[in-house]
Amino acid sequence: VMAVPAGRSVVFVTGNAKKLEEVIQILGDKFPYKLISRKIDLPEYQGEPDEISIQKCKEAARQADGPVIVEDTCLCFRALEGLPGPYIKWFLDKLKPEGLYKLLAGFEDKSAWALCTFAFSAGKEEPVQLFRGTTEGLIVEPRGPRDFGWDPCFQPEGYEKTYAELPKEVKNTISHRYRALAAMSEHFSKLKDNTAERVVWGREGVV
Ligand SMILES: O=c1[nH]c(=O)c2ncn([C@@H]3O[C@H](COP(=O)(O)OP(=O)(O)OP(=O)(O)O)[C@@H](O)[C@H]3O)c2[nH]1
Ligand SMILES: [Mg+2]
Repeated sequence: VMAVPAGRSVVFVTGNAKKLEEVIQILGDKFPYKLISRKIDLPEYQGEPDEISIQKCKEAARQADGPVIVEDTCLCFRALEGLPGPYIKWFLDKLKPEGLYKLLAGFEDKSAWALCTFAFSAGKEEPVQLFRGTTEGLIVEPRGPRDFGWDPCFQPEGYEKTYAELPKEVKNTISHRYRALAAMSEHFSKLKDNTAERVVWGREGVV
């Protein structure tokens, strides 16, 4: 993502190319560490979003054996008490955006929130830190391009267009992912001049 001195890199572990694309677009040169991506299909854990992100990050740190970031995305329907939530991947895979909309046919409340959680660990023995971002919206009949998941059926609050219909530059300034990355970037830019923290990052050699 940006040129930085040796030792200040972190591996973003994801199997999802569209996620990676957005993370790079959103971060631009704002992130004080070099981001290296690695495609590993991590297990899809069950449970509450925080617990899933912690498990996922620990497994990534174990496999990468160094500083890692992972991300987990939930799409939560209010009428369904937050489900599908972390299981949205399987719901989307089987039902497609049309079916997600139809799931709410029996409910007046079409509201939903997209939740993105970034999890960071400095290494396999280190604790996991979480950074969350939420965007409220409505589940609507799918509209717009089909290139990313459930984007066609999620209309963010305050907009007449779905995520899929909105220009990328707009989605990337209001999205769940943008908000979570903003929280993470803010945290790390505060630390960037802290020598003690650099020692932690320096354990990883630049790949
Ligand atoms: O329309 C979308 N707009 C988004 O902004 C977005 N972010 C994630 N997703 C999809 O929601 C599920 C999350 O599951 P998920 O977090 O486990 O991701 P994943 O398994 O694809 O990748 P990863 O776990 O290897 O990082 C997967 O189906 C993703 O494709 C999105 N769909
Ligand atoms: Mg996954």
